[in-house]
Amino acid sequence: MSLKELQATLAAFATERDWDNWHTPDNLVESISIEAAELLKCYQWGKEPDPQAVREELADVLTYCLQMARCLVVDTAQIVFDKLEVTRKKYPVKEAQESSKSEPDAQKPAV
Ligand SMILES: Nc1ccn([C@H]2C[C@H](O)[C@@H](COP(=O)(O)OP(=O)(O)OP(=O)(O)O)O2)c(=O)n1
Repeated sequence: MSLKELQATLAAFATERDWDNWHTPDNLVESISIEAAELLKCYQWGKEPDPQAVREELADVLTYCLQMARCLVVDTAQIVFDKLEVTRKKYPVKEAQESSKSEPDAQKPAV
């Protein structure tokens, strides 16, 4: 399923529940922040996160992000790609590699 198809599916889900009037930019950005806090809670006190809970909270964050992008009528893939171009210039490969040597190894749990 493409990003646009996923956004259309989410829009239909909201429309059939009469939620469209609630899906305003301010409500959606609040919801992104609330769900991000719920995702953070999975890791609270250094506990071992429940992988299913992490997947669900991450899905909630992404869902509200996709809904907000649609609400603002912006092309989701394009804005991410455009920002990546900005970030590429901000962090040239050689400099980023050098600074990364002084940072602790990133842990990448498989969830
Ligand atoms: N007006 C709404 C309400 C919910 N959702 C969708 C987006 C999220 O994917 C999911 C969030 O549902 P909940 O608000 O029930 O949040 P949780 O699943 O985190 O439940 P809880 O807060 O009880 O843990 O529902 C939505 O699109 N629009």
